[in-house]
Amino acid sequence: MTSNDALAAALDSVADPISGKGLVASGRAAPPRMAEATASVILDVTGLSTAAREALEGAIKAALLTVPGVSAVRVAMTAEKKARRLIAVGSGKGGVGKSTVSANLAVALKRLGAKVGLIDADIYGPSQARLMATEGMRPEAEGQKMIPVPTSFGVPMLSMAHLVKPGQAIAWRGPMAGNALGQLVDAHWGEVDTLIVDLPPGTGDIQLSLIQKHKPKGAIIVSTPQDLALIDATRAIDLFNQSTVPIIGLVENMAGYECPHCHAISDPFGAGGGEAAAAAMGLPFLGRIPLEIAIRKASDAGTPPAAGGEAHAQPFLDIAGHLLGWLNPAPAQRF
Ligand SMILES: Nc1ncnc2c1ncn2[C@@H]1O[C@H](COP(=O)(O)OP(=O)(O)OP(=O)(O)O)[C@@H](O)[C@H]1O
Repeated sequence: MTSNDALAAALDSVADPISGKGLVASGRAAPPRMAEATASVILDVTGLSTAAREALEGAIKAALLTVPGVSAVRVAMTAEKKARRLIAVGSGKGGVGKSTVSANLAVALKRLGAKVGLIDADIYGPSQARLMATEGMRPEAEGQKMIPVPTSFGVPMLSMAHLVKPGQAIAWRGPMAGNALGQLVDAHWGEVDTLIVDLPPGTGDIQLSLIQKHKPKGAIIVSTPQDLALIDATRAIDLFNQSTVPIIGLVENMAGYECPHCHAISDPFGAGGGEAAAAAMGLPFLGRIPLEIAIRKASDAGTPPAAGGEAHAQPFLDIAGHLLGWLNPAPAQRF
């Protein structure tokens, strides 16, 4: 008979590389279990490098094999899953600038110090590879998982466009689309803790799959002034309202036209509509982005305006600031 105390003591004689305490005392491992002559250990390897994990596994085996009655040792490693929050960016219809806002929001968040990645879940018309200048790049794989493609803006990204040839039509059916989304989300995102997810327009399979399987932390709705007037945006809002995903707020894009010559702003669809519509729907208003030729040109050239000079970056930095405030609310003041 092997005594449980002897097993626990042998395991505790191995030091946790981080705290220096014994493995049981530090909470790294529960006391081993014996079945026949095999001792099994469940080891929490959170925060340990591959080399440290291997060294620890070797030390555990050596220590437990000294206990009389133990002829084999099994070490099962578990790691705390990194809590990665997904922020969905949706719109009621196509062409309102959802991809432009997603890419620039990700870049702006990075500039504000966030560990952010970008997923192009618009698998029917992926455009992020062009916006972030990663066209033609292919993600590598490690095991069954993809490694996101690096960008010049410090925002790693994954898009279905990286998996198909440029211009190739993508005809995903519902379940395939859901699986494709899963591969993009469950990739090797490393340090990234916030993922901006550019959704396809409308309320289809991808949106449902994202809400049900990946439970985004919140959603941002993008619309144009005329889209708001036609209440197209409300369909996207309804979808999130029917789920448990909170809507972080509304971004009004192409709000007011800036003349490239005199820089005067005109509002062909009326000013302040986005803010009023958000208020009417009880949603926070995150900001407005003017309709500017420079934004389209920079986007087409793969240089997101949020990465550039202040004038064009500012609206995106402001929205990113709002998002960070929502994600990390200041602690409530005590009186
Ligand atoms: N504020 C803006 N000023 C000027 N052009 C813009 C602005 N926002 C977006 N655009 C341009 O409008 C076009 C559509 O934008 P985008 O692809 O971001 O829309 P989308 O809603 O993601 O469309 P889709 O639903 O087709 O994916 C692009 O050519 C983009 O460069």
